[in-house]
Amino acid sequence: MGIVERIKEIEAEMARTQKNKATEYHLGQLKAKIAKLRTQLLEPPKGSSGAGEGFEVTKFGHGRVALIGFPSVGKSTLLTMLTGTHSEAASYEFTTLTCIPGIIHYNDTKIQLLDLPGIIEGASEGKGRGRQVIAVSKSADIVLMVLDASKSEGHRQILTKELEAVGLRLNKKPPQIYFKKKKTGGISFNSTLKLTHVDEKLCYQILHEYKIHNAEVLFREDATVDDLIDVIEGNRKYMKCVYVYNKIDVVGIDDVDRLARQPNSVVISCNMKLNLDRLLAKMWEEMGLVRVYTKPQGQQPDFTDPVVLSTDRGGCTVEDFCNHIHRSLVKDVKYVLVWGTSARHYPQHCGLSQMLEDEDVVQIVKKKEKDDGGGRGRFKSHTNAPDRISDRVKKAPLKT
Ligand SMILES: Nc1nc2c(ncn2[C@@H]2O[C@H](COP(=O)(O)OP(=O)(O)OP(=O)(O)O)[C@@H](O)[C@H]2O)c(=O)[nH]1
Ligand SMILES: [K+]
Ligand SMILES: [Mg+2]
Repeated sequence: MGIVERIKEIEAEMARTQKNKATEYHLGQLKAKIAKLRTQLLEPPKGSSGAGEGFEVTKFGHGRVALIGFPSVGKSTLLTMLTGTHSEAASYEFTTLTCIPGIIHYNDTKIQLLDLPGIIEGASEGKGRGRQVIAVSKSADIVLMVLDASKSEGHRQILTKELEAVGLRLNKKPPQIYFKKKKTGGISFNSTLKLTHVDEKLCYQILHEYKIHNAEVLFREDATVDDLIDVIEGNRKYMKCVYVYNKIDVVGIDDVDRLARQPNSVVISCNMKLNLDRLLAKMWEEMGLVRVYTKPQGQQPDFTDPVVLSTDRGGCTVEDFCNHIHRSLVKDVKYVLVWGTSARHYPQHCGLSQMLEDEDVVQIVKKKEKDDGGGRGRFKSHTNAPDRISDRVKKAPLKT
């Protein structure tokens, strides 16, 4: 029997089993069995380099966004609209057969947008090009799930299930469970609060299923057995997702209104160029990129060329910023001057651990160098303060 058939069989058994206190251990075990099989399913076949084979596209720009959706929802039309790169669009399904990259220029940054073939129910089990599409999606920073506003609202759930089956977790935080395998000592099970979904016995059983007999487990939230399995598997990818309802030109205003009110959703029409700016703004917001402008001593910063940092990738401290410019820079830094929303006064003298925020301006003062920040105090000598930021800064609340 193949892996997919075994998963189906266990799913059928789960559906047959009544959910109650007496069966919860058995159901937990079945869930772990399915999770293990799904992980096996994701392992690339022997002799190939990876599940994304044939779809690799070189990373480019400050971030990567993947378009995921059923066939013919308008993914390629959207890529063409947002990037100017032509991707074939047509009224028949599976027009796109490979991964097509384009570049969005937004807020002085370059974002790589990936058009992908449509995926269908069963993609996680290898139907269509599902597995390649999903492998590429995992390499992105965020996902835009493109949906047809005129089609069933169930599509969003079906797609989410497919993505969950391959370890993607959309708009979720990693479970607050500390888990560490040990060589000896048995299993130590603890929690910092009262648990209502998982008890010690269930936890032991799940670990047993994974043949783990020595480990430390600490629940820091009232997590579920699914969360525990995610933590043990350790291969989950937590990603932001924006739900993009396209083709609102063909549905009634009430439907548009309802879809627009759903969390993390944007309604658009490629054909009528409706709301695309709102989509870009939402995408930008979810990516959480932080633009930092470098101000050379005695000069204005180059506002067209920010250093782009991200909390998800590498962090946003002054030290991360310095490392971005040059690996050996940190050891020469005496302090930095910061103008912008992260500063308590302008400019603020900061050390390496200061967290930077979007649109901050930073001047690095090296050891044995003098700053030109015009001394301390908000309005004192701003002749050398950066032009564009000083306006923003006057409006921005000062941090206390
Ligand atoms: N009414 C309407 N039709 C649209 C809109 N956007 C795209 N379409 C049409 O939808 C059809 C499918 O568009 P594609 O861009 O090829 O869709 P896709 O998701 O890339 O499709 P596959 O590559 O086959 O998965 C085309 O006929 C488009 O013209 C829209 O905003 N409104
Ligand atoms: K199509
Ligand atoms: Mg397409």
